[in-house]
Amino acid sequence: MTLPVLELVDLGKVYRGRKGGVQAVKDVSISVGAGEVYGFLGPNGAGKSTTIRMLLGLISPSAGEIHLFGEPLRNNPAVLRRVGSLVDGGAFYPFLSGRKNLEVLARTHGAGADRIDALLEQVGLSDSAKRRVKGYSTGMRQRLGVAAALLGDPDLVILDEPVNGLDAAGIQEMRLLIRSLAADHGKTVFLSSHLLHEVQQVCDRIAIISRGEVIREATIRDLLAADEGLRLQAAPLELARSVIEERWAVEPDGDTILVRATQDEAPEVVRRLVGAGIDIFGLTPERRNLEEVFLSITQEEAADA
Ligand SMILES: Nc1ncnc2c1ncn2[C@@H]1O[C@H](COP(=O)(O)OP(=O)(O)OP(=O)(O)O)[C@@H](O)[C@H]1O
Repeated sequence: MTLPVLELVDLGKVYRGRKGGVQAVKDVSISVGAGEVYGFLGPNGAGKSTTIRMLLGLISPSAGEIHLFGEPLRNNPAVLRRVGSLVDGGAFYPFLSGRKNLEVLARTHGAGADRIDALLEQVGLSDSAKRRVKGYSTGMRQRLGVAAALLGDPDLVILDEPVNGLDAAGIQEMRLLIRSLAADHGKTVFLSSHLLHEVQQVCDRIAIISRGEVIREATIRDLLAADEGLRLQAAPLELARSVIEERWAVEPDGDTILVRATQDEAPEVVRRLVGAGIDIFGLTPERRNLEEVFLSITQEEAADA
């Protein structure tokens, strides 16, 4: 088995202040494999930025371990050479062109000067490379930020809220760019977001973080599949319900029932109902999107608290 590119083990952070401590991150353990696009998903204040700052070595953890490419980050900043990041949308000189900004960064970092044209092409900014960043849209700035993150040809790209503040077209461009980083350039991508819809479309796997703790980790596929169901309209409904309940969980909802069965099981649902003399008026697959799943998870959490 290949080593994970990124591994967090029982990671924790307490911010100490005059009035005591704030536990911003607690017992976070996740591992990200090579070539994955991994989403770190949670509402505002959940601890996403704190985690990202720790794994970029900007602040130190209060507990736990960070391993990058199988090596501990602690006392080993050299391992960060293989990491590129976009945090806070990237900071650029507004009166310099996109190209000049990348040249300045390449000089500061001592890497990437020879790759600037290719990077501008990769992020779709070749035509605007000579324009001042001042006139760039938010989406263009974010994409320039991604180009900057790629200057050192990193194996792991960390993007903090990469689609924040973008319009629909900008989101679409960023989504394609992120997917292509993994698919065409072999990068591993770790991104944070509070925009569930975006994460659903761009990530292979996600961790949902709430109040500093990971409350669920799953592939997008599994997460959605777990919440699949079949919406049934039948008569008599009560009889249908008791027949279904012999085999599957049900959620009655007005004059329909949500059967917690997969689409593959639909024929069997039908057979059982027809066998019991029940009339079926409709049976449609229903899939909650990640947003609803996420809301139900965070609401369950809040209710438990
Ligand atoms: N420097 C700091 N000092 C004290 N508390 C902090 C500091 N930075 C963050 N926090 C607190 O830690 C918790 C997690 O914040 P963090 O910024 O990591 O969350 P987030 O998920 O990135 O949210 P957002 O999307 O709003 O930035 C919050 O309660 C926040 O108020």
